[in-house]
Amino acid sequence: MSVTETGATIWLTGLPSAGKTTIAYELAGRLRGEGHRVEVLDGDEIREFLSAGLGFSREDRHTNVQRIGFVAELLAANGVKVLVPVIAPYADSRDAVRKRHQAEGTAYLEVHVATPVEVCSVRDVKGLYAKQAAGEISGLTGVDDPYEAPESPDLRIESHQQTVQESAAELYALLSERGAA
Ligand SMILES: Nc1ncnc2c1ncn2[C@@H]1O[C@H](COP(=O)(O)OS(=O)(=O)O)[C@@H](OP(=O)(O)O)[C@H]1O
Ligand SMILES: Nc1ncnc2c1ncn2[C@@H]1O[C@H](COP(=O)(O)OP(=O)(O)O)[C@@H](O)[C@H]1O
Repeated sequence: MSVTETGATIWLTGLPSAGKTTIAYELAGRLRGEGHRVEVLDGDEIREFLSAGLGFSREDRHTNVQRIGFVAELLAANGVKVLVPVIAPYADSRDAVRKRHQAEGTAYLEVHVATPVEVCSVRDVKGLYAKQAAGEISGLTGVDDPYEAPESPDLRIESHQQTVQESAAELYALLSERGAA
């Protein structure tokens, strides 16, 4: 099978504003340009449709992650590179998704976008950190809600120490090393 026909799920986990979405779309553009079939399962879009009605409790986040993992595996098993920029804060939820892929023989890569909360809260792309600080919301991942960082991800990206292009290139190199790019 050629590299463009090899499906894989690439899950980008990390805090809000860590850079998950930006890196996913940067990589998606490069892969599409090279003839890969790519889908980005964007957390916000998924929550509008597939996971409409779910909130941010532990249980709802787990359900959200399992639904996304299910769809990602289906697509990846059919030759699509599936990029998933979704927080997935709980290790057991992520492990269940990995196991599902393993059981089906589908490639799965876990990427930790390891931007520290101090940097994320300054970036604050959606204004959530400011809202939490102002007491307007609670349960924000990494601030007053848990984030269990992966202990041994396939790749850890230090987005606060490099450009978007460098971060995406690191991920591309990993795919290449694993025979998927
Ligand atoms: N309380 C709280 N905690 C974390 N995130 C919050 C919260 N409220 C809203 N948002 C916004 O929703 C996006 C997270 O959704 P996800 O589906 O990626 O999260 S999860 O895996 O189900 O935990 C997340 O998107 P990203 O910023 O792209 O990570 C946030 O913008
Ligand atoms: N190396 C990098 N990788 C990804 N994003 C970066 C990087 N350096 C700076 N940024 C910026 O950080 C922000 C990350 O936002 P976003 O991708 O929406 O985060 P997330 O999806 O994790 O919530 C963007 O404004 C992006 O331009």
